[in-house]
Amino acid sequence: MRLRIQGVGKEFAGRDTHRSFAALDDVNLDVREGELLTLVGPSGCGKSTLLDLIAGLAAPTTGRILLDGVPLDGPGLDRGIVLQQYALFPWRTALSNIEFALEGRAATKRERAELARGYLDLVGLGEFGDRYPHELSLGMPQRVAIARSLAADPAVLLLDEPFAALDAGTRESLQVELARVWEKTGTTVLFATRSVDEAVYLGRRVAVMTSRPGRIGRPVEVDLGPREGDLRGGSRFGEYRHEVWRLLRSDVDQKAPVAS
Ligand SMILES: Nc1ncnc2c1ncn2[C@@H]1O[C@H](COP(=O)(O)OP(=O)(O)OP(=O)(O)O)[C@@H](O)[C@H]1O
Repeated sequence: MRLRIQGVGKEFAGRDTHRSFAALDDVNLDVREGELLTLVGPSGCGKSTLLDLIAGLAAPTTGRILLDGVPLDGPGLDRGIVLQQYALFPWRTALSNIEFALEGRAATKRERAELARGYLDLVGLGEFGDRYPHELSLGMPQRVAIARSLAADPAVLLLDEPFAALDAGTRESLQVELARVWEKTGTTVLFATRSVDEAVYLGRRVAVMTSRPGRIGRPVEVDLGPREGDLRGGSRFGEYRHEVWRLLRSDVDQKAPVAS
């Protein structure tokens, strides 16, 4: 499904003043059907605010958001969201967490268990279905959280810095895993991150968000083919990384005080 963000602004009430503060201003972005688009920007630029608006958890102050041409009106099962702090039910096993997302989709318990097993296999955790969240390690809970969101069969999957809390090695292997899952499912994905590397590795297009207020320029097309092998060490990866870094940097330069 195609997601269109049109002239979106979001203002919050200032903490100590009567003046409002613009977290987002005139944000325009199209996420194409079946594409994995990454949104990269510094801390506080408004990535989570934008994802919350798309999830329908808050309403934009100006502009509108459309899913296949239909304006959004609140939250819906057509949008799944995975956050940095995964939110699995601690009293349910990995399999049962996924089954929960299938309650609206599969009529019988048996059907749900079968489908849930398929999603666990998809994220490479077929053998861990009986484990409880506290028994899972090294990024496994995030993989279950992704499987659970996919199980609800959302039109758009929103990922808000899902790997930010992980160590570097685990983070890289989850990126590889997500790239593989996305290639297999073709789900429309919007992935927010602060990491330029992560944005370039995962994104078929990378949208750079600048801050105060958050704005998005024209996304960079990343033509690196399937994400396999030592892609990150290659010169083309380095070129894309530099281009995205330069776009982020130009925002910092504009805002930095002039050096004397
Ligand atoms: N409910 C709120 N009320 C007031 N200000 C808010 C609210 N939510 C976010 N903000 C402010 O809006 C700006 C954007 O915040 P947001 O969390 O969207 O940024 P972010 O890019 O996701 O940051 P990070 O990468 O650190 O998660 C920040 O200045 C933040 O303090």
